[in-house]
Amino acid sequence: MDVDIGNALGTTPGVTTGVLDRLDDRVADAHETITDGMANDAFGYAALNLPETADPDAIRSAVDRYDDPEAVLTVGIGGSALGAATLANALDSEVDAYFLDNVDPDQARRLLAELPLSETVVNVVSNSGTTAETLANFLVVREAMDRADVDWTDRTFVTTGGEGNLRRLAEKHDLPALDVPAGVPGRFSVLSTVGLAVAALQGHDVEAILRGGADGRENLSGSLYDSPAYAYGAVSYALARRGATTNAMMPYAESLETFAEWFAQLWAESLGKDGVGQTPVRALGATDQHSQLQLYRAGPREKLVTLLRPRERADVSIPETDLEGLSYLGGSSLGELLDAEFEATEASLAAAERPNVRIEIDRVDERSLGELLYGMEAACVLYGELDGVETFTQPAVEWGKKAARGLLGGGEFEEAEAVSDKRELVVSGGR
Ligand SMILES: O=P(O)(O)OC[C@H]1O[C@](O)(CO)[C@@H](O)[C@@H]1O
Repeated sequence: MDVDIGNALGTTPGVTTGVLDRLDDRVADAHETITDGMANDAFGYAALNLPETADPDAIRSAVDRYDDPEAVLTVGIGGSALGAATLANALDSEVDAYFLDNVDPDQARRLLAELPLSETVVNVVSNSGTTAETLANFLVVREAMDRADVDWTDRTFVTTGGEGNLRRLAEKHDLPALDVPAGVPGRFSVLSTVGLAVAALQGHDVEAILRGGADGRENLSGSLYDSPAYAYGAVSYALARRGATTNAMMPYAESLETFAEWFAQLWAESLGKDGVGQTPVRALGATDQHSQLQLYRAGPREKLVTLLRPRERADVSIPETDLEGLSYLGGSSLGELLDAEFEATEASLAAAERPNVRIEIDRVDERSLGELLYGMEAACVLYGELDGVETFTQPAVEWGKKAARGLLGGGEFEEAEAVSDKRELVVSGGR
């Protein structure tokens, strides 16, 4: 993974080499804190040890019992789905991967109608083991399997931390259970059982993913000038402090679209604390050049645009044509066009003095993905250190969880009562 921060210099908002040099002293201190946390397997920092601590054999032995599944259905939300989905949507496999990561009745009905339930492995994932959406979806899936006369206990395994409801359910029905490693928050768990069980079921090279993570770890050092991940984290932080409070993550590969979703949770839930943070926006190149770029180039100067691409891709050539005005396309390829769009967009932002950073990986494969995911996690941890926030928790989400539970009679919560205090100013359409 290479990170080019050149287009963050001299832009508005922007940084200077002087700013980066001064910031680099703080990066050295932050790196010490991070490596201490890793050395002690401390909460959160333990995630950065996963390239060494994850156990591919244990993961495989948990999933090898399922002979030639046609599909794997992951029931989980947030960090319990996005990492696995990033790998599944980036890499090709004979085994189809589906994700039930919302409680939308239409989506659940359509998915369960489509799935070959008797040939599907169900992977229920919840770090806490208590998340309502995940447990509700699992009850719905279980019932659908019962109705289809499919023995769900035969086709279901769980991945969970702690001693929550999911653990008890697994023990009650003797389901295979993978542990979420201690000290690894959901959004930092892709290189653990949480992200790798589906990858193993789909036949991906789990060791290569972890080797990519190890490459990322090897690149961590006490200077942003030696560590691509820290360069990205430090520049994102410095730009946010100077007004770039939005970060548009724009991969130039459809196969990396879900990566942008994964990044959004990582960045938002880790760094959105105490009134600070940088709002991640999911974009896609070249598609969003035709929807968002106008704003990125000419709207409020409060954005960093992160342009991500693989250097190598399997290509499709554009046939020669004598159609007027199109001959310049003939004979080139979609990949060449996409790269031209990438470089042109990058230059167009620079010409408008809009900060942007280029991230390049070799290709979309297991090792490069492992390095990219690890790199973004390390960048996020560094940013959190520099901003002095508690990177590994997400206390602000608990209010809504209590309110929703209370509304469904799941307990007495003042938050639920507060829901009815809503201020109303309803404007209705004519019916
Ligand atoms: O894995 P769990 O405990 O079910 O949580 C799912 C997601 O919900 C959150 O706790 C936020 O509500 C995320 O941090 C987490 O990734």
